[in-house]
Amino acid sequence: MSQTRANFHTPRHALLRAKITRIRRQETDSATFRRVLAEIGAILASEALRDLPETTAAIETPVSRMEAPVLTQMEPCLVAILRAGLGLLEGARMVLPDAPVGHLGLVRDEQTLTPSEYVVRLPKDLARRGALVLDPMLATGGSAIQAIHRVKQAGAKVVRFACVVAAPEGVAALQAAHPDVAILAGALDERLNEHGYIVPGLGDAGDRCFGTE
Ligand SMILES: O=P(O)(O)OC[C@H]1O[C@H](OP(=O)(O)OP(=O)(O)O)[C@H](O)[C@@H]1O
Ligand SMILES: O=c1cc[nH]c(=O)[nH]1
Ligand SMILES: [Mg+2]
Repeated sequence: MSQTRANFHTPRHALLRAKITRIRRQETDSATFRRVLAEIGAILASEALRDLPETTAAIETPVSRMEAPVLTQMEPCLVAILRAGLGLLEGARMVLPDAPVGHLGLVRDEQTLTPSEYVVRLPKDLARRGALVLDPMLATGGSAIQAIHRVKQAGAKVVRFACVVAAPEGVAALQAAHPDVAILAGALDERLNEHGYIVPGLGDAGDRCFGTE
């Protein structure tokens, strides 16, 4: 079943769910994890942007003329939250090859679970394009909240957030902090554990993606 609450959506998509199961499995090695995470990134980016405004243009196919659908605006910027967001970004860029890319380096303190920022590199035309922020994990929500704050500070007026696995706690925190931001999650899990990890989740996405466990 797909679930939709205010500004929160999990798509009903069998292929997406099967790929998420693949990266949840603890026996999945880092190379496979990274490849499947990229495939998930392509699906999530397509789903998150499925309602981009369109119009038609007259084109010629090898066979005839036709009025064919085209986008009315430039592709939105993609913003990856490092490190794990880089895995999703790879696939999102396959479906949005012309989108500029921003990088936000954030890491959670393992004790306080508070994110600290170590890189901010954002494109200049965020105000005109809007942004799709990518991170596989929405746990306490602290990293996504801070990242979206930065993206808005840089001028973005329309912001969407896509993740692979979300905890209810993170969804609630993000909705409270940024009620205007549409959240797309591949799966909504049960809860956070005492270490701030999503249960059942998939472990540490950054470590699994980059082989640093
Ligand atoms: O919702 P939160 O409680 O903020 O947790 C989610 C964040 O934690 C992970 O990053 P991490 O800090 O482990 O950095 P990494 O990607 O470099 O491993 C994950 O990729 C998110 O960015
Ligand atoms: O479960 C979690 C929570 C935060 N960050 C991760 O990578 N995994
Ligand atoms: Mg990590």
